[in-house]
Parts: sequence; C-alpha cells; structure tokens
Amino acid sequence: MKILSAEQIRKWDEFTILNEPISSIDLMERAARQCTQWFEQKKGGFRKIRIFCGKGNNGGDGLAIARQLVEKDILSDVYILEFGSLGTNDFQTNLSRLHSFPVTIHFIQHQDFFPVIDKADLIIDALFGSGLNRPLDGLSLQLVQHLNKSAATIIAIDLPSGMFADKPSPTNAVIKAHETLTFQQLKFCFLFPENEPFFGEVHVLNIGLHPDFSIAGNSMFELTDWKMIKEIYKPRKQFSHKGTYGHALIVAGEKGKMGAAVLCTRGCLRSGAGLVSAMVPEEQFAIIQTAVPEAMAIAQETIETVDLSKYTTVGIGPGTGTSEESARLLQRVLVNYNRPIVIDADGLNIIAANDELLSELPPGSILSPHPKEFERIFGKTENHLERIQTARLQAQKLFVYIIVKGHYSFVACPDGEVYFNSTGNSGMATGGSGDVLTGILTGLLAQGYSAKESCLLGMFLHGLSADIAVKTTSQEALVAGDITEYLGKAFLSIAN
Ligand SMILES: NC(=O)C1=CN([C@@H]2O[C@H](COP(=O)(O)OP(=O)(O)OC[C@H]3O[C@@H](n4cnc5c(N)ncnc54)[C@H](O)[C@@H]3O)[C@@H](O)[C@H]2O)[C@H](O)CC1
Ligand SMILES: [K+]
Repeated sequence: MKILSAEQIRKWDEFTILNEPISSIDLMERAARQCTQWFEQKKGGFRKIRIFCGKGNNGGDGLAIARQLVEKDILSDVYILEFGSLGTNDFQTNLSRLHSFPVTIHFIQHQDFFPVIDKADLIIDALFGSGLNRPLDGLSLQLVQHLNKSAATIIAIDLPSGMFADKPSPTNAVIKAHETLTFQQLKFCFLFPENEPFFGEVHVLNIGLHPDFSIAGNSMFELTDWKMIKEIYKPRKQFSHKGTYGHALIVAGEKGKMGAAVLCTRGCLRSGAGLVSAMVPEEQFAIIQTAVPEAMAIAQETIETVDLSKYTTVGIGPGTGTSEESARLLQRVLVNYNRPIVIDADGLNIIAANDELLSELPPGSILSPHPKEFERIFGKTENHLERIQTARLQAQKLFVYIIVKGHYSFVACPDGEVYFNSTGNSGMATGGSGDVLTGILTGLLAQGYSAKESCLLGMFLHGLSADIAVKTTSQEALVAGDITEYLGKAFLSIAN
C-alpha cells in the first residue's frame, strides 16, 4: 500500500467525488459514519462526550459525528473554536444540519470559555486534520494545552490536532490522543517514532475512496501488506534437495557473544536455507554445534584460506566484536565475495570505523542497522524523516539495501523506493532479535530470493513471527529465540 502525502490524499478525495460519483458532503458523512460506528462499538460509560471542532473539514467531521451519535441516542456537547471567519462549505452545511438536533453548541472565542473537563469525560478532537499548515498558536495552542492537561480520554479524528501529516512536528503543540481514527490509510506522520506519544493506538477506517485512483508512481513510499508478501513468497518445489536452497555462511560470535551466533544461525536455518555453516572462533565450536546441530561449524581462524565462492551468500556481524581480527574477517569477505551479502551489528560498527569499506560492499548487499548504528555510519540525523531521506540517498549511491530497524522498520532500496514493514511489536525490543533478522535475511538470500524480496519478506516474517509469539508469551516475556521458534507459524500464515 502506497503512503500518500496529504496533498495526494486530497486529490484522491477529488477523484472519488468526480468518479464514484459522490458529493463532498456525502463523502464527509461516510467518513463520519465510520467514526460513529467505531465509537458505538468500542466506547461507552463516559460521563460526558465533548467534541472540539475547528472550522475546516476536520471540524466538519466532528459536527457530523455529533449528529450521527444523537441518532444513536448518544448525546454530546460541541465546542467550536471561533475566529469570526466562515468555515469550509461542508463545515457550514453540517453546522446548519446540527441546529435541529439536541446538541449543545458552544463557541470558544477566549480561554475563559474553555470547559472544565472531568477525567471520566471523552474528548473527540476534530480541531485540525491534514489541512494544518503551520504550528498552532494563540487560542488554538491554549486549547490544545488545556485539553492535554485534563485526565480525560482523547480520541483524535484523522490525526491529533497540531501534528503535520507529512513532516515532523518538533516544536508544535499537539493533542496527546489515546487513540486516533485515521481515514483510509496511514499518513506519514504515524511512521515517525517521535510522534508516538501523540497518536496513541491508530485505527485506519476505510472511507471507501475510489479504488481506481492511480497512486502507483505517485509515491516512493510504501507499506508492506499481505498481498505483496504473498506474491513474493515462493512455495518449495516438490523435486528439491538441500542444494536447491543454497548454502549460507554465517560469520558471527566471539567469546561471550556466542548467543548472537546461535540466534543468527537458527534464524537462517528456520527461514529455509538448504545448508548453513557457522563461522565462529574455533574454541567456541562446542557451543554452536550443541545449540544448532543442523549447522556445520567452520573456524574464523581459517578466513585467509577458505574458498568463499562455494557459499551462496554470507551473513556477517552479529556478536563478532570489533577487534582487528573481526575487522579482518569482514574485509576478507568484502574483497573476496561479490554476490549480495548481509551485514549487521559489529559488521556495521567496523564499517563505521573504516568508512573506506563502504566502497567494497558487493552490489545489492543488505545492511541492517538500528538507528544508532545507522548514525555511526551515515552521520547524525535530526529526526526520523531525515533518517529516511539519508538512507534513501545512501542506498542509491552505494547500490545497497538499507534496513533501518525499529517500529515500522523500513528498507531503502537502490532504486529510490522505501518500504515500511507493517508487522512486529514492542516485545521485539529485546537483545538478539536483530541477530535473528540477519539470519532470516541470509537464509532467504541463500535460497534464491532477490535482495529486495529478502528484505521485504524477511522483515515481514520477523515481525509476524513475533506477533504470533506474543499471543502466547506476552510482549514482556518474548525473547529473541521465540522469534525463531514461531517462524514456522509465520511461514504457514503467509503460505495459506
Ligand atoms: N479522504 C479524507 O481523508 C477525508 C478527509 N476529511 C477531513 O478533512 C480534513 C482536512 O480538511 P481541511 O479543511 O483541508 O483541513 P483542516 O480541517 O485540517 O483545517 C485546516 C483549516 O485550518 C486552517 N489552519 C491551518 N493551520 C492552522 C493553524 N495552525 N492555526 C489555525 N488555523 C489553521 C487552514 O487554513 C484550514 O482552513 C481531514 O483531516 C479529514 O478530517 C473529509 O471529511 C472527508 C474525506
Ligand atoms: K484532529
């Protein structure tokens, strides 16, 4: 699913109005109806519902919701932020419709008119949506501060008021919503970790924008979905043997960090590689051979003489440390291997300290830093959007895939496209989960998925496996090893 800017979504509205066809006011009615149904199903037991409206179309949504709620016998008070100018056409139409309904309408012209809010109240925030074009100031700023100070539950319509839809809002006063009901699809702002304290849990409500609107090519940003992933997934052939699915080499681990090697090797095997060899320090053989008997062990000390060309791909970095010997391991692989490989963790830290290695990366390789590792290599970034833009430029320049891990991990591709992953949960913020991802990516590359397919399928499987796991383990108790254990169930749900 493409991620569109507020301007592109506005064009999609216009396209829908023209081609469905539907009037603009009926489209607003439909959007509001989705919200009303959500409130009906999910919310009850509040002392008072207070709907705060601006005079744009976001406010129009709020007025329509107030009327539709009365039709369901749910009463509310409406507060309109009043600057003396007329609202949008659809706002004004909904205001006149509301007059014949038993809803108390208050006009707020000064902070003395702010209501006292009880913690048992429900606030519906319909002050500003995607049309916000500058940070809030004056009375709107004061009102947002007043609402945020209350202990009431806040539900934002489309986006929390004060937040820009497409860019960071670092200095803005923004509504702190517990939940946000956003229309049709996720906006960019919901992918920025800095915004998380404001949007709470986000629900995407389908308001039926026209399916024929051509969004392809209009955006370089896309969210992975089941359809895309099911198209990438290739069922195994009946007449296959272990050689069909490649031979992956995992270069990982050092004394005290052998867990990283174990997790990475297990992730690689569980994602379907035919054969996996784990290159670890010779004195640590017992650990890997006991923990992962399906894998072969090969000594890191043999790196100068080993024939790397017999491996279909290499995954390098988890737990190797950054010593001179470890740097030498990476250097040898980079110089002597020319098919795409996966580099993570200490492999990335070694590159950060020796940036000349960037020019040695085999084309189409995958780097999978977390934000701190990313900044060590590519420099400090002010916010998530800047990180996305930097990753995009670097992926194009170096002809590599850069996966930046986090909630909505994303991959920047050499063709300039950026895909955000839609699976995963906070339980994954636990030691070793990145090592498992490296293993999965290497395993997928080994069995013949392209680097791009490996990134998209790998990130999705990694998150999905954790999503399935937490239903049993809880987010708190999830450990990285659980992600490998539940990979089978993740594969099954993609295959079926
Ligand atoms: N497809 C959809 O998603 C639909 C969305 N709908 C709703 O419409 C809003 C967008 O409406 P719009 O009128 O364009 O903008 P806003 O309501 O966000 O209001 C902006 C309004 O306020 C002025 N303004 C901008 N910044 C400020 C500021 N800092 N201080 C004061 N005033 C400001 C601006 O000039 C505008 O006049 C979308 O979010 C949805 O909620 C439709 O209902 C249906 C389809
Ligand atoms: K809002």
